[in-house]
Amino acid sequence: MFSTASRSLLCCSHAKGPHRALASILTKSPALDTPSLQCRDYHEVTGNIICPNVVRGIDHLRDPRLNKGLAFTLEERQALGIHGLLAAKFKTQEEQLDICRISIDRYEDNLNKYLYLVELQDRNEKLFFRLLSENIEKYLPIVYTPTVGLACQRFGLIYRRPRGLFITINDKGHIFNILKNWPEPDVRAIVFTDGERILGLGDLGAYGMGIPVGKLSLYTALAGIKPHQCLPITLDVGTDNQDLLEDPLYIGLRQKRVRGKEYDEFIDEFMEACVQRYGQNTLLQFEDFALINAGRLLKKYRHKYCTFNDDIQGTAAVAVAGLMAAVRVTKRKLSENIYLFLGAGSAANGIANLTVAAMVAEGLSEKQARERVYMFDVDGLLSTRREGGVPEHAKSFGKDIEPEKDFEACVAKIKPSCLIGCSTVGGAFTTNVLQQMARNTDRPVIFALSNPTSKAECTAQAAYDNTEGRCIFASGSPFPPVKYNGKEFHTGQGNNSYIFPGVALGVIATATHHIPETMFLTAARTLAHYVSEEDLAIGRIYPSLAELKEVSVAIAIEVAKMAYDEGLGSVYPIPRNFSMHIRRCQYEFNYVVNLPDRYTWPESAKVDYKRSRGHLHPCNT
Ligand SMILES: NC(=O)C1=CN([C@@H]2O[C@H](COP(=O)(O)OP(=O)(O)OC[C@H]3O[C@@H](n4cnc5c(N)ncnc54)[C@H](OP(=O)(O)O)[C@@H]3O)[C@@H](O)[C@H]2O)C=CC1
Ligand SMILES: CC(=O)C(=O)O
Ligand SMILES: [Mg+2]
Repeated sequence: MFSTASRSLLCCSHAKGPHRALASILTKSPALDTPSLQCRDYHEVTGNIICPNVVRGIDHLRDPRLNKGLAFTLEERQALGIHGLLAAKFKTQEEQLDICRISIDRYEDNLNKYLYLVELQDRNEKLFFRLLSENIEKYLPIVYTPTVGLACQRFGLIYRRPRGLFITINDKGHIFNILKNWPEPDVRAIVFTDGERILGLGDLGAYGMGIPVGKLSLYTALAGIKPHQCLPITLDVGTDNQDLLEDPLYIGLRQKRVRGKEYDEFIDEFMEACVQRYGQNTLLQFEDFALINAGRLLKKYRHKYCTFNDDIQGTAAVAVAGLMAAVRVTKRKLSENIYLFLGAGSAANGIANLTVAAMVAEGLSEKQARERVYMFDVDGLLSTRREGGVPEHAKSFGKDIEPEKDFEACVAKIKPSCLIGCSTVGGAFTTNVLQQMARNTDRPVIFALSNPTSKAECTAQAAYDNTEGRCIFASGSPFPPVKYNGKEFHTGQGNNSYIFPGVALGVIATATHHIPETMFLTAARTLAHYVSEEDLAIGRIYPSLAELKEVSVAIAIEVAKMAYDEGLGSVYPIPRNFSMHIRRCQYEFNYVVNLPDRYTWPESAKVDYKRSRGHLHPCNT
């Protein structure tokens, strides 16, 4: 991913100590006291620790952060010493984007499209992120759910080049040193998993790396967080997935998961090492941890670190935003609904708790709000009377009612108006369940949030077909448009990707030191406000995916304001204009001019250079 030059060298004007001297020798120029304007701009815009003064010509083609392919101008090609290493043609970034789109369309198989995009990211980072950010509806299902799930399952086969860090349990005691091997010094956000609950696919061990990589792609593509500020990490403590332990292609530790004290000490050391290496405000996002760890680790660290659990809190915010938008259709306040969750794990508890907070904000007491929420897990309805009682993690949603193990019967008995699936059980919302929802209420809300598509509790089409087209539907993975009664509906994607990029941008831009639960309610309200009447008219309780970038910035601005209202932000002076401040922190998706600052263009070549601009150069005519 990084060239040798980019790994080891700083620009002469930014290097310190021996690096500065070395950089200065390499550029054959005296060390400068102040960075030149161009260098400073270059660092600001690209976020690179390297600058064109010190890298070798070929590195501009090999380093994905510098490479522009045929978009290097004649001036750049000559100045950087890459003239002749490229074909004569000059291309604009727009022309390159067209080629990317054509190339991807040539693949029928989504995994091949995924591989093309991985390769593009490894080759030309700006092109990759611009392509993704300008074609979200088309490529989100490739770099993210559902295709990323398949990529994780085949990770041993498709693994080519390192992206992110693998830290294993054997590294315990040395985690800080491993972090030092990461070549970027300015990391602001780390997304990490231990691979035990990858989407709804279960324990994929080290194959889970596709998830933090995919999530961080969205940090940049959707929220414009600079790629060099993002670090994906897999914590490899083994796997209990027997198939993987026997898979000759498996690339992780071939041992059962380490649990208990040793695991906890490992996570403790990891959290400490991250802030030691990158600073106290480093955002640490837990992703796809199993139920036994997710909630308790969040509780343990939420007030000590700048951290959140995306599956609990990000998911909660997106689901509550959907419920808020649905109020405009159902005309039922949040506090007038009865909620039934299939699944009582991380996502279900996160959503349920935030829904309770939203109902309390509408005027219910917490007790009254909790009474409206029911959960059903692998052992049936969460009844205090059932054998084994209610699991600790969902205690507050247990009810003193008759136990029930039949989900269909439960839907008939409890008569929920909102049915929310976070169970990892594909097809669990059967025809009978859906038809019962249509009998329960005029406009039933049905969320099939489990990912990837194969794990969704029902399809969008099934939800419409079995509720006479009266349901309000959302799913974690995308579904194609639904046709019902001669009308076409475009249902929304209730996925935490509407939330985490914006929250992360707001948190990073203000160097917030920890993230309170109320920030997710704020994010939910901001998202719900973005839903237009046009969205609702076509069956969507979320803005279109094409608006995700705008939504992320809006969430970031609200998060930033809240950070200062609550005394959590630590960027001073306090930005006067949050919108401007947020936008200033964002990545530049367009190419920037890439010339050494002491390069003097020979007089004789100036005419050629002028001709090479625009389309005047002979090669472009
Ligand atoms: N749309 C989105 O943005 C998001 C979607 N998700 C998806 O939600 C799903 C669940 O994630 P998460 O909550 O973190 O996972 P957890 O493992 O924490 O929870 C899963 C829950 O489902 C229950 N369950 C499993 N099988 C059944 C069954 N046959 N009948 C009833 N309940 C069952 C489990 O019960 P028990 O514990 O008793 O086994 C557990 O309560 C995943 O598919 C994930 O991809 C997650 C986060 C975000
Ligand atoms: C979307 C997500 O975070 C999940 O399915 O786990
Ligand atoms: Mg997740």
